[in-house]
Formats: sequence, structure tokens, C-alpha cells
Amino acid sequence: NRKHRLAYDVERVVQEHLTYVREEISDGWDLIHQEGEMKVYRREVEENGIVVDPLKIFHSIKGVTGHEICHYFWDYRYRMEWETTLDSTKIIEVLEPDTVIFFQMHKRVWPAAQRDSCFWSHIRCISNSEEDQPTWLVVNYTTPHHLAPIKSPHVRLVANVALICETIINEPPLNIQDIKRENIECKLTYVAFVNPGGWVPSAALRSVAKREYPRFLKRFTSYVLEQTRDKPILF
Ligand SMILES: CCCc1ccc(-c2ccc(S(=O)(=O)CCO)cc2)cc1[C@H]1C[C@H]1c1ccccn1
Repeated sequence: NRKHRLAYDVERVVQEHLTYVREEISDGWDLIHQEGEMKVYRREVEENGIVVDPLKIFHSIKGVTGHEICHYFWDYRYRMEWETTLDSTKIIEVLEPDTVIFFQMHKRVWPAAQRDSCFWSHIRCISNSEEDQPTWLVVNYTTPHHLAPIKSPHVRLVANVALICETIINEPPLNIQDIKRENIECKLTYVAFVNPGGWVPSAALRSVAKREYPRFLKRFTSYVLEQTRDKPILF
């Protein structure tokens, strides 16, 4: 039986991401940025002359769990502390404790018109019996909403974004309560399918994306490290 009106959509999109995240980086993906453990890949795709390049970022962060990374990414309370590309963000509907609907005003990316976004945001833990640590994920997926009317001159983004995290425990001590932060590591895959929703000069958008995605992921993961440093580990 259906939990809420978007439950089927959420299930479908989550399963799609879980299918594709394991897909190897095949040809057609260009490595456009590498910084420490972070590898940023992009495919060049245009739809009706609009750049809709898929982005795929692999990163691993020592000292945090996948649950912690997904918690700080999903929970609106922290968003404005790490997201520098937003003017505002607010929850306009709670569908269930782990699925909410956001409305966001994005900072204007000159020369494009200002973008806004409305998406459902879902957090989930997937415990696979054989492996020791579960997979945590967050999906942000554009959805229309009566409390997020599209008002000119703003242009509505169309986004399908997923953050999928595994937790690795290096040299696990005998009993789990002795695990320290230096024994843990989060391996994450971030995928973003963003359609800017209206024409943006291709070269400008590609250079903004190339600069902004690594910057936002680096800033976000540093923020989580800072917030969790002296807190008990959240597995
Ligand atoms: C003209 C469209 C510009 C533009 C608008 C928005 C986004 C964007 C949307 C969602 C998410 S998120 O991961 O779901 C976090 C929640 O906010 C990140 C980024 C990306 C771009 C493209 C330009 C790239 C970029 C990437 C990262 C940050 C800002 N801009």
C-alpha cells in the first residue's frame, strides 16, 4: 500500500540510481578534475541546444561514515552552512520522516537568469546482509508543487541528484565500540543530472559546472568533518 503520493516515484528513482552507481566509468565520460581522492567525470550532452551534461564524482573521506555524510546533506538545518550557491532553501512539504519537498533559490549565475528548484529529497539506509556496513543514500529529484509556482524571471531547474555512500572500516579492532574515526572512511559517488531549465551559453555553463561541483563537494565534506570531529561516530 502507498505511503504517500510520491512513494512510487521515489522507489523508481532510488532503484535507478542504485543500478547505475555500480556501472563502471565507460568511454564517453571525461575526467575533468582530480583533487586528492576526488575524481570528477562529465559527459557532454545537449538537449535542444541546452547543456545537460551528467556529472559523476567519486570521492573518499577519512574520518566520517556514509550515514554522517548523508545526514548533513539531507537535513535542511545545515544546508545554508555548506551550500554557497543558494540564496534560500525551505521545506514546503513533509511527505514522511525521510522524504521532504524543498524549494530553493539559487544564486544567479551570470549571464543566465536566476534559477530556482523544487525537488523531493529522500534519505535511505540500505543494509546488505553480507557486507558489514550499510549503504546510505540521498536523492534530490525535481517535482512540481503548488507552493512553488514558477514565476518569471526565475527559471526552474530540472535536477536529478544522488549521493550514495559506503562506509569502510580499516583495521577493525576486536569490538566495534573501540572503533576510532581514524579507522573509518566514507567512499561516496555523487551523480548530478541538471537541466538548467532554459538556455545558458554552453561554454559559460560548462566552466561554471567544472568549477562549482568540485568546490561544493569539497566544501560540503570539509563541513561534515568539522561538525563530526568530536562527536560519537554515527554508523
Ligand atoms: C544555471 C544552472 C546552474 C546550476 C544550478 C543548480 C545546480 C545544483 C542543483 C542541486 C544540487 S544538490 O546537490 O542537489 C544540493 C542541493 O542544493 C547541486 C547543484 C547546479 C548548477 C550547475 C552550474 C553548476 C553548479 C554546480 C554546483 C553548484 C552550483 N552550480
